[in-house]
Amino acid sequence: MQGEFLNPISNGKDLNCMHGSEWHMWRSRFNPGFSRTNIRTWIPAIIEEVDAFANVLRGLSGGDGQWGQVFPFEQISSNLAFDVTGRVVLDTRLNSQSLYPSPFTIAYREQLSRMEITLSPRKLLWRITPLFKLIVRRKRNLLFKHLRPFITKGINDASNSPRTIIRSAVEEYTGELGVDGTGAKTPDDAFIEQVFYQLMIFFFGGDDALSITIPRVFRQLQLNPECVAKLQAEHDAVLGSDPSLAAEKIREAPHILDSLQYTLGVIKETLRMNPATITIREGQPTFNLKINGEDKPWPTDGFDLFDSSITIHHDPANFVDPLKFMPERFSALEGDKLHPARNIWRGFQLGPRKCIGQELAVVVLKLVLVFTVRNFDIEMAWDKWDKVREMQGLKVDRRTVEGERMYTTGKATSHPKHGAPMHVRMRNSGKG
Ligand code: HEM
Repeated sequence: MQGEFLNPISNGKDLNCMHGSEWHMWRSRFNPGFSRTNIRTWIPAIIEEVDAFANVLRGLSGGDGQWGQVFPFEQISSNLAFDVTGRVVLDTRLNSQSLYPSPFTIAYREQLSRMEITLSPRKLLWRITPLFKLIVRRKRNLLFKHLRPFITKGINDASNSPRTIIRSAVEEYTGELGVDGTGAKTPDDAFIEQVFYQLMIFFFGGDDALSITIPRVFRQLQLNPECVAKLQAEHDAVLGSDPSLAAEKIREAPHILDSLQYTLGVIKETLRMNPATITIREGQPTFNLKINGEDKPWPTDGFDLFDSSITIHHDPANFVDPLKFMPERFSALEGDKLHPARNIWRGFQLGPRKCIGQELAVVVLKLVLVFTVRNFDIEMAWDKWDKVREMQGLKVDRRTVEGERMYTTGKATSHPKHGAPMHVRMRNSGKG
């Protein structure tokens, strides 16, 4: 089902869909590019993109400390995620956060609209038509045309600039490449195509999970204002009390981000309460399950195993007061009742198939918090949203789940309801 869902962007031939030795080979090629050391070299570029994000927020605030208009926070988060991926993977600015997004951003977003898991008979019938398949294939080929020059450039790039994800993957592969008469490395077409599919899953993984998580962080902060004060205190202590100097300080010493332990706790606690993705693994003849306290083994062969991180994260046997937002859990020392047991937090999953983009995601989320919590108030704005929908003649849906309007919904992955309608005001300018 995963391959079918991802087909419009990666033809089902990406890391997420691969298994066994094929997966292992590609994962090993890309791991170095996503390593902490390599991602650190990209921090100045990521800062530029997060700065653009903060400018978008400034533009959407009401000015003079007033609340601005309501807007779907997920959309601006997705634009940021896409631009960050563009920098780290392609070393280019995709300008998705600007008025004039790159043609690649536009084509990719259009193709995304063809991806959804549905039970609608009308849509299912449309999808098996030759016309739908032709449209999907043509658009995927168009996306390939956009990315191909970046891939071939990455293959022959010998500059001293930070290593893109493409370049580091190629360095792993270089030994196998032929060399043409001019001494340039000759990229193999099959290799280029396969790299393209992997890049597409990186764009998808980054865009999807980050755009889900960023609004959730701000929702948790709205519900827990004491955590905002603690975040601000940590940023003042580590980065200095003038927020406008933070970017320069981080550029000069990117490892300073490692000192933001409470900020990391806020990110991990948000992912504990609202994991962004799910994990399903194919059962194996050699893998049996044992239930605690029982001797009998349960075979898994022929079954799909659902490793439900949300269930694990919400179990009081694993996390004290699981429904309480407590970032302190992640700095509690061993022996403290808040200290989580080893391997019990699965925000990015565990083991060899854990998220390849974890280091990148954490850097982005930390920078988003550094650039916002001392400068803006960010809150849900459902009343304004309902009015806007009424004025547009659209249905107003006030349903809640466990008292929360921003519940999880989505056509395949877990998105916040209505894209998380929020509004923003500037801090420190005389709040209205
Ligand atoms: C808050 C941000 C993110 C979260 C919470 C997240 C979470 C996860 C999780 C839980 C998995 C494992 C899924 C499974 O068990 O099947 C995963 C896999 C993956 N993620 Fe992320 N992710 C995030 C950001 C990113 C970014 C920024 C990228 C790339 C730019 C990325 C690329 C991938 C890929 C390619 C896989 C599949 C890895 C494999 O199967 O080898 N993710 N992610």
